[in-house]
Amino acid sequence: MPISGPPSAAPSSSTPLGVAVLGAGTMGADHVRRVDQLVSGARVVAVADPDEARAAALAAGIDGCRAFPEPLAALDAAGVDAVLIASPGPAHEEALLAALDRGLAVLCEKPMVPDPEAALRVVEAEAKGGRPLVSVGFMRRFDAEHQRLKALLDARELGAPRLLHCRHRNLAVHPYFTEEMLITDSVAHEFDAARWLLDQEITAVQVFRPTAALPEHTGVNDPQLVVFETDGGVVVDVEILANGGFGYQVQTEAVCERGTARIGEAHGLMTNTAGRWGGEIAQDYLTRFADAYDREVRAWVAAVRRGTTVGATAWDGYAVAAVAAAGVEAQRTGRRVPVELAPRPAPFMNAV
Ligand SMILES: NC(=O)C1=CN([C@@H]2O[C@H](COP(=O)(O)OP(=O)(O)OC[C@H]3O[C@@H](n4cnc5c(N)ncnc54)[C@H](O)[C@@H]3O)[C@@H](O)[C@H]2O)C=CC1
Ligand SMILES: O=C1[C@@H](O)[C@H](O)[C@@H](O)[C@H](O)[C@H]1O
Repeated sequence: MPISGPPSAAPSSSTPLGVAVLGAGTMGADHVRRVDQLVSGARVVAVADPDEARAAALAAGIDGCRAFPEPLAALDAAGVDAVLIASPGPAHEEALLAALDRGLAVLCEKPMVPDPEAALRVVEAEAKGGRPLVSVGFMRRFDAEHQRLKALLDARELGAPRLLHCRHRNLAVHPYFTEEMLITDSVAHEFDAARWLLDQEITAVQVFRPTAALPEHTGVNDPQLVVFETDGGVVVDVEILANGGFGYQVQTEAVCERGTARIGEAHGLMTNTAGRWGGEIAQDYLTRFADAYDREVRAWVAAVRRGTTVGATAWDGYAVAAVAAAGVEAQRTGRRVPVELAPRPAPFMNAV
């Protein structure tokens, strides 16, 4: 799709950034609340969802915010300077291309676009516009523990990383969740986090599935072990559990030349009583990563005002989609599948 729209100008420092939120489900509602109540310098001016009642319910609580049943119509609403996409992954390409066509900055929830060919179209559309507009919502990059681990690895304080052991356990997932989405929706986070933490590309993926019968209540063969290799020789294993039923846990342990480092052990409130000790496990990502989402959206608003992007780029979104495609094939065939990456375009000069 050609870039035909005029480039959007960020509003002056005294005018809040007008944000259109596409998708009024779990994440859309959380981001609307965040922009409305926690982030200064931005306001929600439009909410779109084919489920009209959802969009209307969210917009009703915000002065000057309009609800749209047609997602793309929201992009043309008065006062829209930027777009936050929180619809399901398969709807992202259309929304991203429409936003880029209008020169609007976008924060797109992960996965940027689930399939790599479509993701590459987004990379190309942004490149044609000549400036960075796409930020992808891989919020672990804004999580304090992940940032500390990255700083440690970057400084080589423990020597070079050799292995990452990751656990990604969900209480439950949406009823529409499929086996493939274990890879494209959930392990997508580890694909992005590993690339970012290690500053390396992922070269091959394998998936191991227990042979036990499919649990009737979920439709997903749980758990699975996803193992991938990087071009720096690091091996990463990820236990992915979609319907664990006890809480939400995201843990990463880096095994390096001279030691190990682990994040994700926090248990919130710890109690000691009657001869026992105990802690709490967060029940969902909205709780576990609340601070990360807040920091992400604040950083995004500030970046849009400066005319740039923040966090994962469209290229990162594409790279994760390419790795996920290999992962889905590995899951289907039981084979080790190499990752095919397109040549990387030159980065924008002012990207952060
Ligand atoms: N960063 C993170 O930790 C998380 C990210 N996500 C991502 O956020 C996105 C949304 O996920 P959820 O909120 O959990 O889904 P959800 O199913 O709760 O909500 C999705 C909403 O989008 C609406 N919708 C469907 N097609 C649409 C379209 N073309 N345009 C606008 N709205 C449309 C649906 O009617 C629904 O209200 C997904 O990309 C998902 O992967 C989800 C959970 C956590
Ligand atoms: O992005 C997310 C969900 O879409 C996904 O379904 C979960 O597995 C992840 O933990 C969560 O962060």
